[in-house]
Amino acid sequence: MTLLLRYLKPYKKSIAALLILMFGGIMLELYLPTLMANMVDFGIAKEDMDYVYQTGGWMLFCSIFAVALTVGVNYLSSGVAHGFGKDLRRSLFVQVQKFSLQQFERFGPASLMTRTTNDIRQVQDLVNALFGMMTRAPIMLLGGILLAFYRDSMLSLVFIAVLPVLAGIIFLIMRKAVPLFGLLQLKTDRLNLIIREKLSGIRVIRAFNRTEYENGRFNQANEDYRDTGIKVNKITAYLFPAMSMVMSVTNVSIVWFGGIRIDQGHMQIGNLMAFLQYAMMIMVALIMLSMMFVMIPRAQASANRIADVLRLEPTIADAGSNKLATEIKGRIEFAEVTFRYPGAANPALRSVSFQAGPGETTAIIGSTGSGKTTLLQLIPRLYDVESGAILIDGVDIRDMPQRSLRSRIGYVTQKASLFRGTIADNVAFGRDQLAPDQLEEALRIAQALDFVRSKEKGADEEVAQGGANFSGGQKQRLSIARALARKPAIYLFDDSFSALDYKTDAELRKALKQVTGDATILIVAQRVSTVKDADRIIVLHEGAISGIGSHEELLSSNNIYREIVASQLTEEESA
Ligand SMILES: Nc1ncnc2c1ncn2[C@@H]1O[C@H](COP(=O)(O)OP(=O)(O)OP(=O)(O)O)[C@@H](O)[C@H]1O
Repeated sequence: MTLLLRYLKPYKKSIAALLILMFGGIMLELYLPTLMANMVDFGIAKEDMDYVYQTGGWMLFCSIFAVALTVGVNYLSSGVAHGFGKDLRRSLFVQVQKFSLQQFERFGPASLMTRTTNDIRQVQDLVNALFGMMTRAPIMLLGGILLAFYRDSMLSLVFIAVLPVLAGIIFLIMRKAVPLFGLLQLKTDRLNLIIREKLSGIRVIRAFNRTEYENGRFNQANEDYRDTGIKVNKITAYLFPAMSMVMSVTNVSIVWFGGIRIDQGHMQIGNLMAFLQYAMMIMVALIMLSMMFVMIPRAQASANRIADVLRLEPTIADAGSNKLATEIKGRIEFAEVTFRYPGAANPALRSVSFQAGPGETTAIIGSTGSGKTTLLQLIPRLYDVESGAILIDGVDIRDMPQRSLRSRIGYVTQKASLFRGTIADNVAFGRDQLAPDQLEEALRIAQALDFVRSKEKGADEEVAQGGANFSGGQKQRLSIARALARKPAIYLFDDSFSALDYKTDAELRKALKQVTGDATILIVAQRVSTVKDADRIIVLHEGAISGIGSHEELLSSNNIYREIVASQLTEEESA
C-alpha cells in the first residue's frame, strides 16, 4: 500500500484543501449539540424566546455551512480518487509494456486485466472513502469523546464499557473475513481467464459443439466466485447489526443513567440531550471506522496484487552503455546462442551459431517445435538469450537501446495481428506518418493492393477487433505491408507466407526482392518452395542447427533436409 501512496503526491494540494474543509465541517457539527444544550437550558427552561430564536438561527447557519463544506469535501475527494486511479492504471499499463514475454506470461493476460481494472478500482474506492469520510471518523471520535466528557464526566463511563465490546466485535469479524478478500480477487482472475478464453475461441467452441461443456466450466467458476462472495458478505453482514445493537444499548444506558443524574440534580436536560448527540457522533464515527476495517484489508489484497506488477523489475532493460554501430547494415550474428523457456527442462535452442548478411536471404526450416519462432523472437529481444550472444552489426543487442534495435527490424509474426482502426492505420503502425504513395507501395509489394482496392473505402476501410473482417491470407499480407512500410534494415518473416497460395507466395517473394535491396532477410517457412531460392538455408532440428547451406548443398549433405524435401516436392521439382 505504501508504494501506491506515492501516487497521491500530485494531489497533495487538493488533499490539503479537503482536510481543511473537513476539519471546519466537523468543528461545526461538534458545536451544534452545545448550541442545542444552551437553547434548552438557557432559552426554553428560562422562557427566554429571544435567546431561543438567536441560538436557533445560529444552529441553522452552522448546519447549512457544514453541509456546504461536506459537499466540497466529497467533490475534492472524488477528484483525488479518480485521478489517483487514472495515474495508477497508466503506470501499470506502461510497466506491463516493459515486461519480457517471460514476465508477461508469469501473470497472464487475464490477471493483468483484473489488476488494471478491478484491483485498481478497489484501491481507488478506498482512497475516495478515506478522504470522503474515514478521515472524519477519528477526528469526530476524539471530539465527541472530549465534548461528552466535558458535558458529564460520570456519564462518560458508559463508553469505557462499550468501546472494548465494539473493538472485540470488529476484531473477530475481520479475522475471519480478511483471508477471504485475497481469495475473492484470485477467483475474479479465474473467471476472467475463462471468459477471455471462451470469447476468443468462440468459433472452435461452436464448431466442436463444446458450448455446453464451456458453459459448465464457466458456471463452475461463476458459482465458486459467488460462494466466496457470499461467505465474505455473510461474515461482514454481522458487523453493522452488531454495531447498531451496541449503539441502541448505549443510548438506553445513557438515558437511564442520565435520568438518574438529572433526578439527583447533577445534570440538566439540555446537557443530557447534547450528551446523547455526542454519543451518536461517537457511534457513527465508530461505524465509519469499522467500514474502514472492511475496506482496508480488501483494498490491501488488491494493492498487493498491483504492487507485485509495479515492483517487478523488467528483465529486458536498456543497458547503461547504449552502444550503436556507426553504420546500420543489419548484419546478424548468432554466437553459440542457447535459450530455455522458464520452467522448461530442455533448451528450445542449443548452441546456435550462424551469420546473415545484408542483401542476403536466410531461410530457416525445420519440423514443428524445432525452435524456428523462438530463434526469430530473440532478435528483437522479446526474450533474452540464456548463454551466447546475438550481435547486430557487431554490437551485442543487449548493449543497444531497445528502441533503436527494434526500429531496425520489420517483424511479421506467425499469427498476424491487426488492430482496430483503418487499413492505413494498421500499415502505418509504428510510424507517425505514411505518405499515400508509400502506403500504396507497401500494399503493392505485399500483394495486398488488389483486395484493399476492392474494399468500399479502400485503405480507409475499418479493421474490426483482431482483424476479424479479413481472411487469414489478407491479414498476413497487411502484416507484411506493415513491416515493409518501416523500410527496416532487417526483415523477420515468421511463416508469413503460409496462408498464401503458391502463386501469390512466389509473386510476393519476387516483389520483395526488388525493394528489400541491402536489407537482411530471415524467413521461417515450412514450404520448401519458399526457402529453395534463399542464399542460405538453416535446418533446425530439436533446437540445434543440423545443417547450413544452399538448397543443392543441403540436398546432397543433410538427411533431415532431404526428408523434408521428399515429403513436399516431386523428384522433378526438387532437382
Ligand atoms: N512461451 C513458451 N513457453 C514455453 N515453451 C515454449 C513457448 N513457446 C514455445 N515453446 C516450446 O519451445 C519449442 C520451440 O517452439 P517454437 O515455437 O520455436 O517452434 P517452431 O519451430 O516455430 O514451431 P512451428 O513450426 O510449429 O511454429 C517447442 O518445444 C515449444 O513447445
